[in-house]
Amino acid sequence: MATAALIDGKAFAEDLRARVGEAAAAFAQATGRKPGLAVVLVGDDPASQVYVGAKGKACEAAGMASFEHRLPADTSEAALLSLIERLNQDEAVDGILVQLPLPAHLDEQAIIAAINPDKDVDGFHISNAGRLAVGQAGFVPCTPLGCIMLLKDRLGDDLSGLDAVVIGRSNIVGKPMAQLLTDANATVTLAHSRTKNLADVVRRADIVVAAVGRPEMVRGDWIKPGATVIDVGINRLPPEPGKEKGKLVGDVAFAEARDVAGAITPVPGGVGPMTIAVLLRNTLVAAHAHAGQPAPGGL
Ligand SMILES: Nc1nc(=O)c2c([nH]1)NC[C@@H]1CN(c3ccc(C(=O)N[C@@H](CCC(=O)O)C(=O)O)cc3)C=[N+]21
Repeated sequence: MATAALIDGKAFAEDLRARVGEAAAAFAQATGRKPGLAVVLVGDDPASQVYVGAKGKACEAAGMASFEHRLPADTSEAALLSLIERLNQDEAVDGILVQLPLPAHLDEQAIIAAINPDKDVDGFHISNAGRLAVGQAGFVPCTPLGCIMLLKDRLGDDLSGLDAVVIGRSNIVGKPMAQLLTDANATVTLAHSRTKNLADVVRRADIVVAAVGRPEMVRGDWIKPGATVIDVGINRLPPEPGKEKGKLVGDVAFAEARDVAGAITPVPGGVGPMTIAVLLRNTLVAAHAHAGQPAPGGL
């Protein structure tokens, strides 16, 4: 089998960001203000600091306003809820993202439930989860929406007749991913840690989406020849001797899978950049709804 085509999420994300940037400029022309995203980070987890910084920069590069709120690790639930209430009321804020995971003393479900669903650009609020489940318009979580965009770009909008296996049943990736694939007419299996004979289940799949958070768990001999493989995992391996940082790898053993698959996303440079681009896209959509403007097309 020839080497798989690389699905260049980074390039796709750059293109999406450019289109969002143009639409954001038109929005600013029409309304006299930029679309605005508030990002809330509680605590000082270094990886989260990096992601939050990247989101702020991406916003500004797309002509959006970024409002960062960095709170100490011991912030009380009442203080966080009162910040969210203030952001819900703030006319300059179209989207609100509370970086997860939160410190253990904070109840994630209660915090997310406090966000106005119309500003929930992460798509984590139960109203948005429910809208996705029943086919109503709402915000879809950024990572699975980015994955379905990559899949449709490659395979077309209609996935009729294709078998898709999603590995991982999280509320943030696996479950919404299975719903989006179902909506696109794929025949979907949602596999997880209790699935029997996972390798055999994956071997049937024309589309594999791996979102388990276990480095290189999906092996090359699990992949059906020609399948399209979307690797959501971003795992940092322990550093090799003499190195400061370990290598970033996905949930798929990339070098093995590349020899079998028809197309595969790399890590880094695959799904990760799509997540941020879709966040900007969702913020732009939120801004239009908030301002009573018609939804931007083609995004
Ligand atoms: N409320 C909330 N919403 C999120 O969307 C959210 C979150 N919390 N918590 C943390 C995760 C993680 N996340 C990533 C986004 C982009 C990359 C990304 O762009 N990664 C690059 C490289 C990263 C690197 O080099 O370290 C890539 O895969 O090519 C990764 C991870 C969003 N998250």
